[in-house]
Amino acid sequence: MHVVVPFAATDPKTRLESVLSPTERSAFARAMLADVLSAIVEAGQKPTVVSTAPIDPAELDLPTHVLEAVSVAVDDRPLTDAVNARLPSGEHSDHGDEGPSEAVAVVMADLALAATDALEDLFATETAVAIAPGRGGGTNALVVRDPAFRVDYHGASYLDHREIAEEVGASLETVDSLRLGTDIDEPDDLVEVLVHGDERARAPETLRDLGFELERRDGRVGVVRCEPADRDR
Ligand SMILES: Nc1nc2c(ncn2[C@@H]2O[C@H](COP(=O)(O)OP(=O)(O)OP(=O)(O)O)[C@@H](O)[C@H]2O)c(=O)[nH]1
Ligand SMILES: C[C@H](OP(=O)(O)O)C(=O)O
Repeated sequence: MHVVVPFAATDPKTRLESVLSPTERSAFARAMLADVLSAIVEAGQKPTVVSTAPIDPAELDLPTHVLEAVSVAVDDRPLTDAVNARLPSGEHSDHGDEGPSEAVAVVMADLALAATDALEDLFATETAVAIAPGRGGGTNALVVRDPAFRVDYHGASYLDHREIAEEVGASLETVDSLRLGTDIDEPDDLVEVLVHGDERARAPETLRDLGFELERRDGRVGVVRCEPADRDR
């Protein structure tokens, strides 16, 4: 199976700009990418990062066996076009690019909780299309085995992808997973990283290093960011 990880390398995670500076957003986006790549490699796959600009995987601080399994393709087309160019090709294809004939998985780089067993379950599906939706209706991860299927990201893309699968007569399975269903887009999502993130993962470590910690208030839990002076006490 080909596994593609789209990555917006320049000015990523703009919806977090109220809580993270541009440099911090870049570091956090790369930390999530590193966690996603590690989980994919542990699931036995060799991911290709489809990045909007050149990135050096050696700078992601990956274990050697993960680094050796990762490749990068630079593609500055919009997300939907860059992904469609890599889906299985066939006689129904209406674009000029030649995709592979085998199954292709697309796993977003902002799935900070991505875990190997959840990815193995996704990769083991047998339907023509399998989707792990995100909260809010996005398409966090999917597997495409039907050359007639094409993606159309943004908005409630999960619903759009269900419709597209139906239009082309592709069987579809929805994979219900907290670990694949949690993409980190908005400040409120950061709590998920600190509550559910693996102790050894890069994304929670990056947030903790930036001073974020859990705060329980009014019977709920949120995140607060401590000033460096407070952290040293
Ligand atoms: N290759 C490629 N990847 C993209 C592009 N836009 C977003 N991505 C990636 O697709 C996934 C989902 O995108 P978003 O959640 O919108 O991430 P983002 O663009 O960094 O965040 P926002 O700026 O807040 O929209 C993430 O893995 C992004 O890195 C693009 O134009 N090309
Ligand atoms: C790319 C987009 O991601 P979101 O904006 O939902 O994170 C989608 O899943 O269609």
